[in-house]
Amino acid sequence: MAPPGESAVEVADLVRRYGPVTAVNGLSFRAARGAVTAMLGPNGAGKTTTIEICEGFRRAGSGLVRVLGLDPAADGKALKPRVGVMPQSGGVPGTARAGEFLRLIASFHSRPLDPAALLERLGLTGQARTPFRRLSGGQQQRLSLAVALVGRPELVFLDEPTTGLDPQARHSTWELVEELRGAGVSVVLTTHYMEEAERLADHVVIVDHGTVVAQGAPADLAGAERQLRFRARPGLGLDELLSALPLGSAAKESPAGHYLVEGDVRPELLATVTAWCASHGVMAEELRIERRTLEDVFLELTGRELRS
Ligand SMILES: Nc1ncnc2c1ncn2[C@@H]1O[C@H](COP(=O)(O)OP(=O)(O)OP(=O)(O)O)[C@@H](O)[C@H]1O
Repeated sequence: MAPPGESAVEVADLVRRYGPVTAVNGLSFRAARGAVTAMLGPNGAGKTTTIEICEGFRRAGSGLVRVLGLDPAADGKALKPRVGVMPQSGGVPGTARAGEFLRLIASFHSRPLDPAALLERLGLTGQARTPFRRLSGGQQQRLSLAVALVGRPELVFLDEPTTGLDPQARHSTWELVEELRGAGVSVVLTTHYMEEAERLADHVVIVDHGTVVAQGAPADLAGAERQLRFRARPGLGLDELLSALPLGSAAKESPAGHYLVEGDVRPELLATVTAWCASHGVMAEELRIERRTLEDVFLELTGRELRS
């Protein structure tokens, strides 16, 4: 058992190249024990490569990786019973029947969860005899999750656990992750859904081009700043609106007819915007004040959208 207080995962200056492609480029983060850590970034950011190095499935080029205090490249045997893995590709042979495969994995562990109860919990009881390749995408995801959890791991790696799931299945996966955290399990997941990171993670590591561009608690990353949004007819004269706003404010239209005002959003600023709209015969529809999201943070840091 690793000493209390030690990180579940520690990665420092990790580099991994595939020929000319630098997939991971000096990436560092720590995942605390008993917490949910989310690596958030667009496709190709290097999340899977990083997580697979932590899982011991790929080798680091250089840098330090410690999982539960051990080196996954050298201590795979010691880590295997303590770590659950849900790979992006499912990781279950296509012909394996859901129930049989889960029982087989359970048999490798000394104190497994009851496979039938786990299938029930994940809504897969009706599919227990179905081969993996005949399950729907969402059912395959849930079976992979069951495989990751059946050994009662101390730490689980979930690579894009809800990609492609419908909203209901996504919510039940989120509940399960919350239960794991409640039970003291450390969770490291990757996602390109900012709602997922915001909802689940104690600590978010924002990754782009193989490196960490920001990390922290979701609320700290998004900050206390507010922004004002409204819809109106396209092509409003924003330069003129801007000259009426306090210095340091910003206003933009993107996409057409969707307006965003950023800055020190106080009652006076709201009054200025609505008065300006009124004096120009503009009906500001769906006017709202909201906090920045991780999507906004990502856009600001990288100039690109997460989902791009
Ligand atoms: N085995 C490989 N051989 C060559 N290039 C690879 C290999 N695996 C990944 N890459 C490249 O490394 C980069 C990072 O890929 P990676 O899968 O780690 O990113 P990711 O953030 O997990 O993206 P996704 O969300 O699409 O899985 C990409 O440019 C990818 O094309």
